[in-house]
Amino acid sequence: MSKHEKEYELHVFGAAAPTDDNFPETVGWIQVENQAFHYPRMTDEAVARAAVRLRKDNQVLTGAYPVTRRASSLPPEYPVATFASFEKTVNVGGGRLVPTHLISSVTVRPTHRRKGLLRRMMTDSLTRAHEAGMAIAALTATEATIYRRFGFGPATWANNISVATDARFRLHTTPTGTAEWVDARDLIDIAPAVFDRFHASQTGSVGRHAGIWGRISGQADEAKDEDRAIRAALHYDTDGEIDGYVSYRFGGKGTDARSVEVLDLVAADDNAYLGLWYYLASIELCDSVTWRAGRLDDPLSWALVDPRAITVTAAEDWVWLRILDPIAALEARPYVADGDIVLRVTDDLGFADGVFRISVTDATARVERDDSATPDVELDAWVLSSLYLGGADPVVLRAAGQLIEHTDGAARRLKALLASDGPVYGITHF
Ligand SMILES: CC(=O)SCCNC(=O)CCNC(=O)[C@H](O)C(C)(C)COP(=O)(O)OP(=O)(O)OC[C@H]1O[C@@H](n2cnc3c(N)ncnc32)[C@H](O)[C@@H]1OP(=O)(O)O
Repeated sequence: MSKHEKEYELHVFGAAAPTDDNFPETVGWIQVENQAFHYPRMTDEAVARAAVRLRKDNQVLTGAYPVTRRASSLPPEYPVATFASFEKTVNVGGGRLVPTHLISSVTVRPTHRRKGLLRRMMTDSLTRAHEAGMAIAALTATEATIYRRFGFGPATWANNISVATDARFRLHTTPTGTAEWVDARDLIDIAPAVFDRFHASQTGSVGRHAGIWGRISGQADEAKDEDRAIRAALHYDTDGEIDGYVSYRFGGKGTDARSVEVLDLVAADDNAYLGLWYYLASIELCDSVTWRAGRLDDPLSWALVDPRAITVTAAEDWVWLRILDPIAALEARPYVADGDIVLRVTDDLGFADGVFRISVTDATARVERDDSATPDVELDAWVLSSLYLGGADPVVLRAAGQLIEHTDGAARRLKALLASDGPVYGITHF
């Protein structure tokens, strides 16, 4: 127990509606989270919109409140720390969507930091998720140094890319189908179904929260007014069905940049993905397109006559996973190779601790806990969480000293066993 434990009470609650008696608690939570992430103070209308968004996803909010409040500080219903969780699915391969405990909105006021509030809220939330039978938790992180201690490991990544769309942009073959402009505001209705097709087919994809659709279609949200600079196009397959969309903003007006920034690019299949790039490259008065969520294994670079038209400007860890139940998690994903291995997992928080035997036959794993078995490999819960989808390489983690081999060649065996059915990637930030 932290020596500061008695100084704060935690309240766990669902976001209230403006007509509810307890709405002030929701208002305080929203305003504090907003300030911690450096957004301007919200209007009453913006707070009400944020509450609607939180309610749509059934977000469970935690607020920490000091037992003794300083006079003249913010009102008592404004917490000193915020934390939210909600449930969406993660595609763990083969189109299998596993319910996942998503964590977001983690903030602690600077005046109350490093007193164990994050640790307390996190432990509390993960314990509730574990007790509810959730096999995995996930988050996207502001800093890469915070969450390993809680058993989270980076499991998907993205490249920030800049693509030259001047004369250098030429594809070996022209994608089929067509693209057409759409009023960006219409994406609010069109985009979720396209995303669902992407989500069902892409290993590593995470289901999206309600706030994303307004953001990519330019609607006013808690952070900003309506963004009329956002434009959009749809991609249609040869049967005239919508199979992709892109929303973007021209960034060069009044500057020399002549660049378009992609806000969201979602394709139901590979042809639509290249078709949307073909569209972006056809935008006039523009020489380059930037995107924060580019793929590490990008088909575009193989489709381009000049792959150097793509510049990777930065690489980001994207989704961090946390295995809460190794047996359920490892049995939930598909496998491309048969084999068996024994893992010793260490976990400070206890959820994944133990020795586990994984036996894969016919693409299906049977996982048993057997603490008397001799392990082939020893690793921490965060490392297993990074390896889970097949996007990280056990051999590299061994080289980094983060995975101990007790049997010669065990890291290679684990690599073959956990190999994914395709590139691991996602486009949801939360
Ligand atoms: C999923 C998301 O929402 S990502 C968003 C994360 N939030 C932010 O970036 C907003 C700005 N930062 C903050 O609000 C706070 O500083 C937080 C939430 C990062 C940390 O909150 P605190 O209450 O100070 O953390 P707490 O005291 O519980 O520390 C827990 C542990 O994490 C460590 N820690 C806390 N913050 C950081 C950090 N930024 N980098 C590295 N380690 C950290 C502490 O040293 C402590 O380590 P230990 O328990 O192993 O000794």
